Amino acid sequence: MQHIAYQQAGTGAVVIDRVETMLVDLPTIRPHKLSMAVMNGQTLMLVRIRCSDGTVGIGEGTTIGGLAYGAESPEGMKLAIDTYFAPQLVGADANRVPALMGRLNNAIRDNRFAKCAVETALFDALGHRTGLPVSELLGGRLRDRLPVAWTLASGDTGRDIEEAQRMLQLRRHQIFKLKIGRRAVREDVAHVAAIKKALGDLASVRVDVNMAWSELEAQHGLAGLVDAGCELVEQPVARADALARLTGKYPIAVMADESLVGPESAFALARAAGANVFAIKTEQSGGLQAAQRVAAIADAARIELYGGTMLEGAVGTIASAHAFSTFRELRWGTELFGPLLLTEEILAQPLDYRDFHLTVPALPGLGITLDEDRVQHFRRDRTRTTVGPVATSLS
Ligand SMILES: O=C(O)C[C@H]1C=CC(=O)O1
Ligand SMILES: [Mn+2]
Repeated sequence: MQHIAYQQAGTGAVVIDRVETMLVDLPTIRPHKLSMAVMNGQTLMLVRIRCSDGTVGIGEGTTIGGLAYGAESPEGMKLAIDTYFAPQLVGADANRVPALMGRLNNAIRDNRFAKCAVETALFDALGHRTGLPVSELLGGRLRDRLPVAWTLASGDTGRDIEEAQRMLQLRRHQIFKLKIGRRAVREDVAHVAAIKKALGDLASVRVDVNMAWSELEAQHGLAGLVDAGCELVEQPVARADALARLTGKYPIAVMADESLVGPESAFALARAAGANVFAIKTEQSGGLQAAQRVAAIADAARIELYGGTMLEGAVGTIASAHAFSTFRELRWGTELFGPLLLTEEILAQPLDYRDFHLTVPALPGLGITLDEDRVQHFRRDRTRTTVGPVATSLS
Protein backbone atom coordinates (compact mmCIF):
# COMPACT_ATOMS: atom_id res chain seq x y z
CA MET A 1 0.00 0.00 0.00
CA GLN A 2 1.29 3.47 -0.89
CA HIS A 3 0.90 5.97 1.93
CA ILE A 4 0.57 9.72 1.62
CA ALA A 5 3.93 11.32 2.24
CA TYR A 6 4.33 14.13 4.77
CA GLN A 7 6.74 15.95 2.52
CA GLN A 8 5.32 15.24 -0.89
CA ALA A 9 8.41 13.98 -2.66
CA GLY A 10 9.08 15.76 -5.96
CA THR A 11 9.83 13.99 -9.21
CA GLY A 12 13.19 12.29 -9.04
CA ALA A 13 13.29 12.55 -5.23
CA VAL A 14 14.52 9.59 -3.21
CA VAL A 15 11.63 8.07 -1.29
CA ILE A 16 11.31 5.39 1.35
CA ASP A 17 10.14 2.16 -0.28
CA ARG A 18 10.02 -0.34 2.58
CA VAL A 19 10.42 -0.60 6.33
CA GLU A 20 11.33 -4.06 7.63
CA THR A 21 11.82 -5.23 11.21
CA MET A 22 13.09 -8.38 12.88
CA LEU A 23 13.98 -9.68 16.32
CA VAL A 24 17.42 -11.20 16.87
CA ASP A 25 18.11 -13.16 20.08
CA LEU A 26 21.70 -13.42 21.27
CA PRO A 27 23.08 -14.98 24.49
CA THR A 28 25.24 -13.01 26.95
CA ILE A 29 28.73 -14.21 27.95
CA ARG A 30 27.54 -14.57 31.58
CA PRO A 31 24.45 -13.65 33.60
CA HIS A 32 24.32 -9.84 33.88
CA LYS A 33 22.79 -8.92 37.24
CA LEU A 34 21.14 -5.54 37.68
CA SER A 35 18.98 -4.45 40.60
CA MET A 36 15.80 -4.96 38.53
CA ALA A 37 16.63 -7.96 36.31
CA VAL A 38 19.08 -10.72 35.53
CA MET A 39 19.93 -10.93 31.83
CA ASN A 40 21.05 -14.16 30.19
CA GLY A 41 20.56 -12.86 26.68
CA GLN A 42 19.71 -9.75 24.73
CA THR A 43 17.08 -9.23 22.04
CA LEU A 44 17.91 -6.79 19.27
CA MET A 45 15.03 -5.27 17.31
CA LEU A 46 16.60 -4.45 13.95
CA VAL A 47 14.91 -2.13 11.48
CA ARG A 48 15.93 -1.90 7.85
CA ILE A 49 14.76 0.99 5.66
CA ARG A 50 14.99 0.53 1.88
CA CYS A 51 14.94 3.61 -0.33
CA SER A 52 14.07 4.13 -4.01
CA ASP A 53 17.72 4.83 -5.00
CA GLY A 54 18.77 1.41 -3.66
CA THR A 55 20.27 2.77 -0.43
CA VAL A 56 19.49 0.83 2.74
CA GLY A 57 19.79 1.94 6.36
CA ILE A 58 19.75 -0.12 9.55
CA GLY A 59 18.83 0.80 13.08
CA GLU A 60 18.42 -1.03 16.37
CA GLY A 61 16.25 -0.92 19.46
CA THR A 62 16.95 -2.81 22.68
CA THR A 63 15.87 -2.72 26.25
CA ILE A 64 17.03 -4.40 29.42
CA GLY A 65 15.20 -7.34 30.98
CA GLY A 66 12.07 -7.18 28.82
CA LEU A 67 9.78 -4.62 30.43
CA ALA A 68 11.78 -4.46 33.68
CA TYR A 69 13.69 -1.29 32.73
CA GLY A 70 11.22 0.76 30.73
CA ALA A 71 7.88 0.79 28.98
CA GLU A 72 9.18 -0.42 25.60
CA SER A 73 10.11 -4.01 24.76
CA PRO A 74 11.79 -5.27 21.56
CA GLU A 75 8.55 -7.03 20.62
CA GLY A 76 6.56 -3.86 21.26
CA MET A 77 8.96 -1.76 19.19
CA LYS A 78 8.61 -4.16 16.27
CA LEU A 79 4.82 -4.00 16.47
CA ALA A 80 4.82 -0.21 16.75
CA ILE A 81 7.12 0.24 13.76
CA ASP A 82 5.30 -2.30 11.56
CA THR A 83 1.84 -0.96 12.39
CA TYR A 84 2.23 2.76 13.10
CA PHE A 85 5.65 4.05 11.99
CA ALA A 86 5.89 2.41 8.55
CA PRO A 87 2.74 4.05 7.11
CA GLN A 88 4.14 7.45 8.15
CA LEU A 89 7.41 6.75 6.36
CA VAL A 90 6.70 4.87 3.13
CA GLY A 91 6.62 7.22 0.13
CA ALA A 92 8.16 10.14 2.03
CA ASP A 93 11.34 12.01 1.05
CA ALA A 94 14.19 9.94 2.49
CA ASN A 95 16.65 12.86 2.60
CA ARG A 96 14.70 14.92 5.15
CA VAL A 97 15.51 13.08 8.37
CA PRO A 98 14.59 15.87 10.84
CA ALA A 99 11.30 16.46 8.98
CA LEU A 100 10.52 12.74 9.13
CA MET A 101 11.30 12.65 12.85
CA GLY A 102 9.06 15.69 13.32
CA ARG A 103 6.30 13.84 11.57
CA LEU A 104 6.78 10.76 13.75
CA ASN A 105 6.86 12.90 16.90
CA ASN A 106 3.58 14.55 15.91
CA ALA A 107 1.84 11.30 15.02
CA ILE A 108 3.21 9.00 17.74
CA ARG A 109 3.46 9.67 21.48
CA ASP A 110 6.54 8.45 23.38
CA ASN A 111 7.99 5.24 21.86
CA ARG A 112 11.41 6.83 22.20
CA PHE A 113 13.39 3.63 21.70
CA ALA A 114 11.56 2.76 18.47
CA LYS A 115 12.03 6.34 17.24
CA CYS A 116 15.75 6.09 17.90
CA ALA A 117 15.97 2.86 15.89
CA VAL A 118 14.13 4.40 12.95
CA GLU A 119 16.14 7.65 13.03
CA THR A 120 19.35 5.61 13.05
CA ALA A 121 18.25 3.70 9.94
CA LEU A 122 17.29 6.95 8.20
CA PHE A 123 20.69 8.53 8.93
CA ASP A 124 22.51 5.34 7.90
CA ALA A 125 20.73 5.35 4.52
CA LEU A 126 21.41 9.10 4.11
CA GLY A 127 25.07 8.46 4.88
CA HIS A 128 25.29 5.79 2.19
CA ARG A 129 23.56 8.18 -0.25
CA THR A 130 25.90 11.11 0.48
CA GLY A 131 29.12 9.22 1.30
CA LEU A 132 29.26 10.81 4.77
CA PRO A 133 29.55 9.12 8.18
CA VAL A 134 26.52 9.60 10.48
CA SER A 135 28.70 11.70 12.84
CA GLU A 136 29.19 14.25 10.04
CA LEU A 137 25.47 14.30 9.24
CA LEU A 138 24.92 15.07 12.93
CA GLY A 139 27.05 18.21 12.66
CA GLY A 140 30.57 16.80 12.82
CA ARG A 141 32.58 14.60 15.16
CA LEU A 142 35.02 16.11 17.66
CA ARG A 143 36.84 12.82 18.34
CA ASP A 144 37.51 9.53 16.52
CA ARG A 145 37.85 7.30 19.59
CA LEU A 146 35.76 7.00 22.73
CA PRO A 147 36.85 5.63 26.13
CA VAL A 148 34.73 2.57 27.04
CA ALA A 149 33.86 1.42 30.56
CA TRP A 150 32.99 -2.20 31.40
CA THR A 151 30.19 -3.21 33.77
CA LEU A 152 30.98 -5.72 36.50
CA ALA A 153 27.69 -7.44 37.27
CA SER A 154 28.34 -11.13 37.87
CA GLY A 155 27.00 -10.78 41.43
CA ASP A 156 30.24 -12.25 42.87
CA THR A 157 33.06 -10.05 44.23
CA GLY A 158 35.91 -12.45 43.43
CA ARG A 159 34.67 -13.09 39.93
CA ASP A 160 34.23 -9.34 39.32
CA ILE A 161 37.83 -8.68 40.43
CA GLU A 162 39.16 -11.40 38.11
CA GLU A 163 37.07 -10.02 35.25
CA ALA A 164 38.36 -6.47 35.84
CA GLN A 165 41.96 -7.63 36.03
CA ARG A 166 41.54 -9.52 32.75
CA MET A 167 40.09 -6.40 31.08
CA LEU A 168 43.01 -4.29 32.31
CA GLN A 169 45.49 -6.86 31.04
CA LEU A 170 43.79 -6.96 27.64
CA ARG A 171 43.89 -3.12 27.61
CA ARG A 172 40.17 -3.19 26.86
CA HIS A 173 38.76 -1.28 29.86
CA GLN A 174 40.16 0.75 32.74
CA ILE A 175 36.85 2.21 33.88
CA PHE A 176 34.54 -0.15 35.77
CA LYS A 177 30.90 0.37 36.63
CA LEU A 178 29.63 -1.94 39.35
CA LYS A 179 25.99 -2.88 39.42
CA ILE A 180 24.74 -2.73 42.99
CA GLY A 181 21.39 -2.37 44.78
CA ARG A 182 20.34 -6.03 44.98
CA ARG A 183 21.84 -6.53 48.46
CA ALA A 184 21.88 -4.59 51.74
CA VAL A 185 23.65 -1.23 51.47
CA ARG A 186 26.45 -2.31 53.82
CA GLU A 187 27.16 -5.46 51.77
CA ASP A 188 27.13 -3.49 48.53
CA VAL A 189 29.57 -0.92 49.90
CA ALA A 190 31.88 -3.72 51.10
CA HIS A 191 31.72 -5.26 47.60
CA VAL A 192 32.73 -1.94 46.01
CA ALA A 193 35.51 -1.35 48.55
CA ALA A 194 36.99 -4.82 47.91
CA ILE A 195 37.05 -4.27 44.15
CA LYS A 196 38.55 -0.77 44.41
CA LYS A 197 41.19 -2.08 46.83
CA ALA A 198 42.14 -4.88 44.42
CA LEU A 199 42.40 -2.55 41.41
CA GLY A 200 43.91 0.49 43.12
CA ASP A 201 44.84 3.46 40.96
CA LEU A 202 44.89 1.35 37.80
CA ALA A 203 41.15 1.80 37.39
CA SER A 204 38.27 4.16 37.92
CA VAL A 205 35.50 2.51 39.95
CA ARG A 206 31.91 3.74 39.73
CA VAL A 207 28.55 2.26 40.70
CA ASP A 208 25.04 2.08 39.28
CA VAL A 209 22.27 1.51 41.83
CA ASN A 210 19.47 1.58 39.24
CA MET A 211 17.15 3.46 41.66
CA ALA A 212 17.18 0.69 44.28
CA TRP A 213 17.88 2.84 47.35
CA SER A 214 15.57 4.98 49.47
CA GLU A 215 16.88 8.48 50.16
CA LEU A 216 18.02 7.43 53.65
CA GLU A 217 19.76 4.33 52.31
CA ALA A 218 21.44 6.53 49.73
CA GLN A 219 22.77 8.84 52.43
CA HIS A 220 24.46 5.88 54.13
CA GLY A 221 25.48 4.43 50.78
CA LEU A 222 27.08 7.57 49.36
CA ALA A 223 29.08 8.19 52.55
CA GLY A 224 30.37 4.59 52.40
CA LEU A 225 31.15 4.81 48.69
CA VAL A 226 33.26 7.94 49.25
CA ASP A 227 35.36 6.04 51.80
CA ALA A 228 35.63 3.09 49.39
CA GLY A 229 37.26 5.30 46.74
CA CYS A 230 34.31 5.20 44.36
CA GLU A 231 34.22 8.23 42.03
CA LEU A 232 30.64 8.33 40.83
CA VAL A 233 27.22 7.00 41.76
CA GLU A 234 24.58 6.54 39.07
CA GLN A 235 20.88 6.95 39.86
CA PRO A 236 20.98 5.85 43.53
CA VAL A 237 17.31 6.79 44.02
CA ALA A 238 14.28 6.87 41.77
CA ARG A 239 12.94 10.34 42.44
CA ALA A 240 14.48 13.35 40.76
CA ASP A 241 13.94 15.55 43.84
CA ALA A 242 15.81 13.07 46.06
CA LEU A 243 18.60 12.89 43.47
CA ALA A 244 18.89 16.68 43.62
CA ARG A 245 19.10 16.64 47.42
CA LEU A 246 21.96 14.10 47.26
CA THR A 247 23.88 16.07 44.62
CA GLY A 248 26.75 18.04 46.13
CA LYS A 249 26.20 16.62 49.62
CA TYR A 250 29.11 14.13 49.42
CA PRO A 251 32.42 14.31 47.55
CA ILE A 252 31.25 11.90 44.86
CA ALA A 253 29.71 12.68 41.47
CA VAL A 254 25.97 11.98 41.24
CA MET A 255 24.83 10.91 37.76
CA ALA A 256 21.28 10.85 36.43
CA ASP A 257 20.26 7.91 34.23
CA GLU A 258 16.66 6.71 34.56
CA SER A 259 15.54 10.28 35.44
CA LEU A 260 16.78 11.43 32.05
CA VAL A 261 14.26 10.63 29.34
CA GLY A 262 14.85 13.29 26.72
CA PRO A 263 15.34 17.06 26.46
CA GLU A 264 12.42 18.12 28.69
CA SER A 265 13.59 16.00 31.61
CA ALA A 266 17.14 17.25 30.99
CA PHE A 267 15.93 20.82 31.27
CA ALA A 268 14.03 20.08 34.51
CA LEU A 269 17.04 18.32 36.03
CA ALA A 270 19.39 21.11 35.00
CA ARG A 271 17.08 23.76 36.45
CA ALA A 272 16.92 21.90 39.77
CA ALA A 273 20.71 21.32 39.82
CA GLY A 274 19.63 17.70 40.08
CA ALA A 275 22.86 15.93 39.06
CA ASN A 276 26.56 16.52 38.45
CA VAL A 277 26.63 14.24 35.40
CA PHE A 278 24.15 13.08 32.75
CA ALA A 279 24.28 9.53 31.40
CA ILE A 280 22.98 10.25 27.93
CA LYS A 281 21.46 7.30 26.12
CA THR A 282 20.31 7.68 22.54
CA GLU A 283 17.30 5.40 23.03
CA GLN A 284 16.19 6.99 26.31
CA SER A 285 16.57 10.42 24.69
CA GLY A 286 14.34 9.48 21.74
CA GLY A 287 17.00 9.47 19.03
CA LEU A 288 20.44 10.66 17.98
CA GLN A 289 19.45 14.30 17.53
CA ALA A 290 17.41 14.27 20.74
CA ALA A 291 20.53 12.99 22.55
CA GLN A 292 22.43 15.96 21.10
CA ARG A 293 19.73 18.28 22.47
CA VAL A 294 20.14 16.72 25.92
CA ALA A 295 23.91 17.29 25.61
CA ALA A 296 23.35 20.93 24.69
CA ILE A 297 21.21 21.46 27.81
CA ALA A 298 23.90 19.82 29.96
CA ASP A 299 26.50 22.02 28.31
CA ALA A 300 24.58 25.18 29.13
CA ALA A 301 24.14 24.06 32.75
CA ARG A 302 27.80 22.94 33.08
CA ILE A 303 26.68 19.38 33.78
CA GLU A 304 29.32 16.83 32.73
CA LEU A 305 28.62 14.02 30.28
CA TYR A 306 28.81 10.25 30.07
CA GLY A 307 27.75 8.23 27.04
CA GLY A 308 25.35 5.56 28.29
CA THR A 309 24.05 2.29 26.84
CA MET A 310 20.85 0.29 26.83
CA LEU A 311 23.13 -2.69 26.21
CA GLU A 312 22.64 -2.29 22.50
CA GLY A 313 24.26 -4.69 20.05
CA ALA A 314 26.66 -3.51 17.36
CA VAL A 315 24.20 -1.37 15.39
CA GLY A 316 22.81 0.65 18.31
CA THR A 317 26.25 0.88 19.90
CA ILE A 318 27.89 2.38 16.85
CA ALA A 319 24.94 4.74 16.29
CA SER A 320 25.47 6.01 19.86
CA ALA A 321 29.20 6.32 19.17
CA HIS A 322 28.53 8.58 16.19
CA ALA A 323 26.25 10.79 18.33
CA PHE A 324 28.62 10.89 21.34
CA SER A 325 31.55 11.76 19.08
CA THR A 326 29.84 15.11 18.43
CA PHE A 327 29.48 16.09 22.13
CA ARG A 328 31.58 19.09 23.15
CA GLU A 329 32.87 17.31 26.24
CA LEU A 330 32.71 13.72 27.45
CA ARG A 331 34.42 13.99 30.83
CA TRP A 332 33.28 10.55 32.07
CA GLY A 333 33.75 8.61 28.81
CA THR A 334 31.23 6.04 27.62
CA GLU A 335 30.03 2.54 28.40
CA LEU A 336 29.57 1.43 24.79
CA PHE A 337 30.54 -2.18 25.51
CA GLY A 338 27.19 -3.82 24.60
CA PRO A 339 28.46 -6.05 21.75
CA LEU A 340 31.23 -7.38 24.03
CA LEU A 341 28.61 -8.75 26.44
CA LEU A 342 27.19 -10.98 23.68
CA THR A 343 28.62 -14.32 22.61
CA GLU A 344 27.83 -13.84 18.92
CA GLU A 345 29.12 -11.43 16.27
CA ILE A 346 26.57 -10.17 13.72
CA LEU A 347 28.85 -7.82 11.77
CA ALA A 348 31.00 -8.76 8.78
CA GLN A 349 33.82 -6.81 10.48
CA PRO A 350 33.64 -6.52 14.29
CA LEU A 351 33.74 -3.11 15.97
CA ASP A 352 37.24 -1.88 16.77
CA TYR A 353 37.85 -2.04 20.55
CA ARG A 354 41.46 -1.52 21.56
CA ASP A 355 43.60 0.45 24.00
CA PHE A 356 40.57 1.14 26.22
CA HIS A 357 38.71 2.86 23.35
CA LEU A 358 36.13 2.21 20.64
CA THR A 359 36.90 3.69 17.22
CA VAL A 360 34.10 5.60 15.50
CA PRO A 361 34.08 4.39 11.87
CA ALA A 362 34.90 6.95 9.18
CA LEU A 363 33.02 5.11 6.41
CA PRO A 364 29.64 6.27 5.00
CA GLY A 365 26.58 5.91 7.23
CA LEU A 366 27.14 3.96 10.42
CA GLY A 367 30.22 2.43 8.78
CA ILE A 368 29.29 -1.17 9.54
CA THR A 369 27.99 -4.14 7.52
CA LEU A 370 25.74 -6.87 8.88
CA ASP A 371 26.78 -10.48 8.39
CA GLU A 372 23.48 -11.45 6.80
CA ASP A 373 23.93 -15.21 7.28
CA ARG A 374 24.48 -14.79 11.00
CA VAL A 375 21.58 -12.37 11.33
CA GLN A 376 19.33 -14.86 9.55
CA HIS A 377 20.58 -17.62 11.84
CA PHE A 378 19.76 -15.75 15.04
CA ARG A 379 16.50 -14.12 14.03
CA ARG A 380 13.59 -15.28 16.12
CA ASP A 381 11.32 -16.18 13.20
CA ARG A 382 13.97 -18.06 11.23
CA THR A 383 12.85 -21.11 9.31
CA ARG A 384 14.76 -24.04 10.71
CA THR A 385 15.91 -26.69 8.29
CA THR A 386 16.40 -29.97 10.06
CA VAL A 387 19.17 -32.18 8.78
CA GLY A 388 19.25 -35.82 9.87
CA PRO A 389 16.80 -37.26 12.42
CA VAL A 390 13.85 -34.98 13.12
CA ALA A 391 14.33 -33.27 16.48
CA THR A 392 11.44 -33.40 18.93
CA SER A 393 10.46 -30.34 20.89
CA LEU A 394 11.64 -32.05 24.07
CA SER A 395 15.11 -32.96 22.80
O1 LIG B 1 22.89 2.01 32.95
C1 LIG B 1 22.05 1.16 33.01
O2 LIG B 1 21.23 1.24 33.88
C2 LIG B 1 21.92 0.05 32.01
C3 LIG B 1 23.12 -0.61 31.52
C4 LIG B 1 24.31 0.10 31.27
C5 LIG B 1 25.34 -0.70 31.53
C6 LIG B 1 24.84 -1.88 32.07
O3 LIG B 1 25.45 -2.86 32.44
O4 LIG B 1 23.51 -1.77 32.15
MN1 LIG C 1 22.17 3.16 34.74
